[in-house]
Amino acid sequence: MNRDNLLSVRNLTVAFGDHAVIRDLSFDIPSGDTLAIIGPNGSGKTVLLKALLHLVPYEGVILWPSHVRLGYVPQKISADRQIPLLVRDLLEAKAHYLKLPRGNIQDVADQVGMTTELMETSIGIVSGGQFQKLLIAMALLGKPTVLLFDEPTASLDELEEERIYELVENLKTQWGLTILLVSHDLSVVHRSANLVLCLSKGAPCIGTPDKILTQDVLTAAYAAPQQYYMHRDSHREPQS
Ligand SMILES: Nc1ncnc2c1ncn2[C@@H]1O[C@H](COP(=O)(O)OP(=O)(O)OP(=O)(O)O)[C@@H](O)[C@H]1O
Repeated sequence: MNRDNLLSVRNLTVAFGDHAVIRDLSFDIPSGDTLAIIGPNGSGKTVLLKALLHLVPYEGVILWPSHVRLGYVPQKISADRQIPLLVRDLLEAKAHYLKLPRGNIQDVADQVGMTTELMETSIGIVSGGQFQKLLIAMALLGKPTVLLFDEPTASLDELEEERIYELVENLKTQWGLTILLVSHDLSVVHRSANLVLCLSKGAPCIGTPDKILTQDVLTAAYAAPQQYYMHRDSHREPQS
C-alpha cells in the first residue's frame, strides 16, 4: 500500500450467487479525503460500503491500516421504531456493546448537538434529522478515524439536509476524519467530496468531482442525462 493511502482496494468482486454486483474494482483513498460514491439504483453502493466493513463476503483485497477505526452510519436500521426505547437507551446499548464508559455518551451527544430533551425522547417520535443525528452519534461512540455514511440525508428536507452536512463537515475538521459517503445528491457531492467513485453497469471510474461529474460520464453511468445544482450563497446554479 502507498504510504499516503488509508485504504487500498484491489480487484474487488462481490457476488450474490451468480450475480456479480461489483466486479474487479480497484481504487485508493488517501487519508483525510472525502470520497463520494455515486451511481444509479442497484449499482452496488451499499454493497461496496458493506464489503469495506467486511459485512459481506468478497474476493480481492481490501487493505485498511491496522490502527484504523471504522464508524458506519447506515441508511436505516431495521428495528421497529415503535418499540419503547429512548434515544439515550440506544446510545447506552451501543456504549455497553463497545464496553465504553457512560461518559462517552454525553461526549458524542454534545458533538452532534443532541439536547437532553432529545436524549429523553422516544425513538418512535423523533424527526428524520434527529434520528440521523442519533445514528451519527452511535457511529462516533467508537472514536472512528473513518466514517462511512450510507445516504445520510435520504428522506430529509433541504434544511435538515444542510444541517447534517454541516455537522459532517465540522466533525471531519475537528476529528481529522476520512469520509466515505454514498449520495444521490450530486450538488452535495460536488461541494463536499474531493474524490468521486462512480459505479455503473459499465466500467466504474474514480477521480476529482470536476472529472467525474461531467455530462458524458454521468450520462454513461446513469444511461440518462443528469443535472444538479451547485449551492452558491443564496442562489442555485444549474450544472451539466
Ligand atoms: N444480501 C444480498 N443478497 C442478494 N443480493 C443483494 C444483497 N444485498 C444487495 N443485493 C443486490 O445487490 C445489488 C446492489 O444493491 P445495493 O443496495 O448495493 O445498491 P445501491 O447502489 O446502494 O442502490 P440504491 O441507490 O437503490 O440504494 C442489488 O441488485 C441488490 O438486490
